[in-house]
Amino acid sequence: MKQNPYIAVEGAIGAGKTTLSTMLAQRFDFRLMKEIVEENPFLDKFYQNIEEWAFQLEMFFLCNRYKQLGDILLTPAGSRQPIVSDYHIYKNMIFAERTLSGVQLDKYRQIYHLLTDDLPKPNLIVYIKADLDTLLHRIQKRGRGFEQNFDAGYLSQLVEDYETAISHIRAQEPDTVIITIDGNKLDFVERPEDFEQIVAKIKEHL
Ligand SMILES: Nc1ncnc2c1ncn2[C@@H]1O[C@H](COP(=O)(O)OP(=O)(O)O)[C@@H](O)[C@H]1O
Ligand SMILES: Nc1nc2c(ncn2[C@H]2C[C@H](O)[C@@H](COP(=O)(O)O)O2)c(=O)[nH]1
Repeated sequence: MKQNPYIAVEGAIGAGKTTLSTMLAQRFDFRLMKEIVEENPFLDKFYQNIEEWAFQLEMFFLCNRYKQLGDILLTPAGSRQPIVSDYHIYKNMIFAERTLSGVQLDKYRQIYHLLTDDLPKPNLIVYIKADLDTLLHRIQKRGRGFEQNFDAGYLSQLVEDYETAISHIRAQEPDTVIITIDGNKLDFVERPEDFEQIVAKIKEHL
C-alpha cells in the first residue's frame, strides 16, 4: 500500500473499533473517520423493537456512511489525506442481512449498491475478532443506555455474520490486505506493547 493509505477497522459491536482507529489515527497522523452513534435518532427505538425500526435505522446508517465516505473519498485521489475509519462500508450489509427481510431487504440491497459500488474501498482492514463474552463485557463497560440488557443471541449471530463477511471481502476484494487480530488476547488499551504489535503489522503494508 504505497499510495492513498485507507485503513478500515472492523469487528462486531464492542470489539474496540473506535478505540483502535482513534489510536491509529493519532499514531500515523491519519484523518479519522468515526461513525455517528450518539446522535442516531433510531438506535434507542431499534433496540426496543428491532422488527419495527430496522428499515429506518439501516437507511439512516447507510445514508450517513455514504455521505461521510463520499465527501472524502470521491475527491481526486492525489489530494486525499491518508484515512483511518472505524467501519467498512460493507458493515451496512452485515447488519441489514440480519435485521431486514423480504421486500425491505431487496430494496435496501439495491440502494446499497447504487450508493456504494463506486466508492473506493480500503486498502487495509484491521479485523478485531473477539468472542461473545469479551464483546458483552466491553459493551457493558462502554455503558451506553440503549445497549444495556443486550440480546446475547443477536450479538452471537452478528459474530458469525462478521466471519462470513470477512471471507466475502477476502474473495471480492483480493487486493485488500486483511490483518486479523485476536481481540480476546490483545489488549491495546491497557498494554502499550500490544498496540505496538498491531502498529508493526500495519507498517509492513504501508
Ligand atoms: N482491547 C481492549 N481491551 C480492553 N478494553 C477495550 C479494548 N478495546 C476496547 N475496549 C473498551 O471496550 C469498549 C468498547 O470499545 P469501542 O472502541 O467503543 O468498540 P466498537 O467501536 O468496536 O464498538 C470501550 O469501553 C473500550 O474502552
Ligand atoms: N442495526 C444496525 N446497528 C448498527 C449499525 N452500525 C452500528 N450499529 C449499532 C451497534 C451498536 O449498538 C452501535 C454502535 O456500533 P459499533 O459497531 O460502533 O459498536 O450501533 C448498522 O449498520 N445497523
